[in-house]
Amino acid sequence: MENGAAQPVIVAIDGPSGTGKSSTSKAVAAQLGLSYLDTGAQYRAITWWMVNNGIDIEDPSAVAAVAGKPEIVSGTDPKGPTITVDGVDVAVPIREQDVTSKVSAVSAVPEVRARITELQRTIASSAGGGIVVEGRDIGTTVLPDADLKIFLTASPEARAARRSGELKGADLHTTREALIKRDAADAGRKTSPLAKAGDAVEVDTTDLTLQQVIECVVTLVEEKRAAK
Ligand SMILES: Nc1ncnc2c1ncn2[C@@H]1O[C@H](COP(=O)(O)OP(=O)(O)O)[C@@H](O)[C@H]1O
Ligand SMILES: Nc1ccn([C@H]2C[C@H](O)[C@@H](COP(=O)(O)OP(=O)(O)O)O2)c(=O)n1
Repeated sequence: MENGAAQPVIVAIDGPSGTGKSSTSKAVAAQLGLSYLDTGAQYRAITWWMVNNGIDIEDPSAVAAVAGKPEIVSGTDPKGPTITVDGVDVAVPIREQDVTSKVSAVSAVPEVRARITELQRTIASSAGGGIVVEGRDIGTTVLPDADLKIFLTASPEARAARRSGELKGADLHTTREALIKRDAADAGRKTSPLAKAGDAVEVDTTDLTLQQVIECVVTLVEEKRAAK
């Protein structure tokens, strides 16, 4: 661009748990002055609401019937992302084990996905300067016209080691098994499963530091911006 102003750019980052989506997306967005949306946090938030309201999450029709009820609001500043449900800050409780173990079942319900997908598209289209959106189906379903699509991968061992490093004292084997189970549920569901878009750039982060992954994605975004 001749006047040097950065072009708005929409970046989709997908991949399984522990591949570095959140850390990479936040850092890239902060570095490039973009907004940031953690779509996993939205699925966690609606799951938290279901649990808190006594909804039987094993019953998809019960989940579907109330999918439109909670008001979920995401703050998209990469330096301080926020998430509220009906005005309550749920950033901490949505990371608890109970929500983690139930989120795949809730997010497999088509009515939940339709509701959250609509929210995500509204947020992305109103982010004036551009946005990094991370999740499982962003490049395939939510934003199929994104300027850049990245699919992060890493070995189950590396991902489990990263996750158990976060969950103080968590057993590596148990963490690995839980993570593989959640991946299988997310990749195996009928409605917009975890999948790499045909035009996504795959980055295997197993042997890369977080800083290397961030640099790689920043370079890819800058190349896209320059070509716009
Ligand atoms: N390339 C990497 N090397 C080592 N640790 C990493 C790397 N990428 C991310 N991490 C760490 O792994 C953990 C999970 O990363 P996160 O970004 O939450 O992954 P995801 O959003 O894909 O589940 C975090 O503690 C993060 O700091
Ligand atoms: N776009 C998305 C994002 C997340 N989900 C679901 C499936 C995931 O297991 C959960 C939680 O996602 P989250 O990104 O918070 O998961 P991790 O950080 O990898 O533990 O939400 C989804 O179905 N679609």
